[in-house]
Amino acid sequence: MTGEAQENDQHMPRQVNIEHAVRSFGLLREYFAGAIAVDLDTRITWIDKRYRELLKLDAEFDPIGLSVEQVIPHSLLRRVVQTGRPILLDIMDFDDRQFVVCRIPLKDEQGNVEGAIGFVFYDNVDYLAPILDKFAALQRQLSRAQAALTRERQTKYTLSSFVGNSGTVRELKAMVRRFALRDGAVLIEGETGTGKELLAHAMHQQSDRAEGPFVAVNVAAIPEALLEAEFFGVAPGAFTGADRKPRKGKFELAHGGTLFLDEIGDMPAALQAKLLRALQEGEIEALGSNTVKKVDVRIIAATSQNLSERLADKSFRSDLYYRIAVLTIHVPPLRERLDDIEVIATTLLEQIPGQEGQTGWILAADAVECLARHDWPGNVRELRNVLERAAAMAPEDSIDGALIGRALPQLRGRGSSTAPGLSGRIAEAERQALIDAIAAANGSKSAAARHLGISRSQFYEKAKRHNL
Ligand SMILES: Nc1ncnc2c1ncn2[C@@H]1O[C@H](COP(=O)(O)OP(=O)(O)OP(=O)(O)O)[C@@H](O)[C@H]1O
Repeated sequence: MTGEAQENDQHMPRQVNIEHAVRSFGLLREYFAGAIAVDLDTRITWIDKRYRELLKLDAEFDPIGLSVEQVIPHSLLRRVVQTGRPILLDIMDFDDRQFVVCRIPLKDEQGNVEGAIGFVFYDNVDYLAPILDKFAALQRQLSRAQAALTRERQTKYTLSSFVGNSGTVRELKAMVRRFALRDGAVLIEGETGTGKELLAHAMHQQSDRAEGPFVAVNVAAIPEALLEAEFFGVAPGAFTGADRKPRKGKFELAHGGTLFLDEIGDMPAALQAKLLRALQEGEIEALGSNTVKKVDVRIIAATSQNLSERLADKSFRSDLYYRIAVLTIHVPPLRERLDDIEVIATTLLEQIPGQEGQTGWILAADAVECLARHDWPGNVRELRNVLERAAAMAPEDSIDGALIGRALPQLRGRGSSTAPGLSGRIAEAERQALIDAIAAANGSKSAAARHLGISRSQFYEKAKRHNL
């Protein structure tokens, strides 16, 4: 027998089988809107006229012999052929429509799979309507949630959002650009409000991971007991009781992108060990799970504490430090780049809404001088707050030195005959207590919180409110 004859011979029974199968389904014809058959290689061997019309195929177009996915991209007939198992009811996307489909393997007498057949049911079948409606509603919900998540995870800032032209800032930006292209962990050091998070966003956005997610976690702001779940997630059935739902951790959410760990110095010792392991192995284990998952995440950590002191007193692990401080960036405090204060203030004022009909704020020269005399412990965040206060007090569109003087925290109330009311005094006392506790704890927020008898997250929230 020639090779060709042999091939035809092998082909014959298969073809006969498919036709036989289609004939056997003839009875069902009135219940379905189209059918298609494929061979063992998932190439189309037959398609009925109604399915062609449903797919809007041109009259001259011949799909026979093509891979099924070339004609129906979301077809799962390949899976049916590979597994030999049917998919009896499914909803398949085709362009912007959904088809209710049924897929069945075709087998020879010995039970060997030799192809598959797929049916599309009429979408006006009454009993399918509730399923289709539910599916469509869920799909709408899902796409809204996905769009919101993508918006949330996209980088909010680019390098140009970090305002400043001084030599220091130009060098800083050059360093961020260089580091962005390397994939190692980065540690950004700098006082609170200097723009560390903004730079982390910018670095992600400049890196090869820009298309991936940017996920930020503020270690100091999350209660200690919840940190592990927040980082590594919760496996299904890990807890009984209220919090039973499985949840992805920030590590997994950042897969393919960047995980920004703010205030890493506040990480409790037990979690430091787990984080180190995750970084070394490139895998994580969710709470209550006994399997590990591979993750591909770039870490950018930030700290406003002096981590070398924390290394010395052993409250921060040196092996973790060297793992995350592969590349380090120091962001200088605002008082060391006063050349930039005018351009930063002007940019921030552009973001503060003016009064009705006003085109923009004018920053007077004596206001800039006044700003340059302040030492800005809360850095750019504090500058923004002061400008917002000054703008709220401004009788017109100009902000002058006197207004800034009134808006600056330590000058507020000075020279005024009225003493602050009770709430002002309580706030002042609270601020002082926080300052004393931070000083006594050498900058460690966890220790300061313990000293004051409040939780770390409460402490963090208060410190932020007082611009500390
Ligand atoms: N150079 C800058 N130009 C413009 N805006 C800035 C600049 N630096 C900081 N900001 C703004 O100041 C605010 C504080 O910045 P950011 O949150 O990045 O600081 P941080 O160092 O991460 O603070 P923390 O340590 O308290 O988390 C943000 O609103 C940010 O947009």
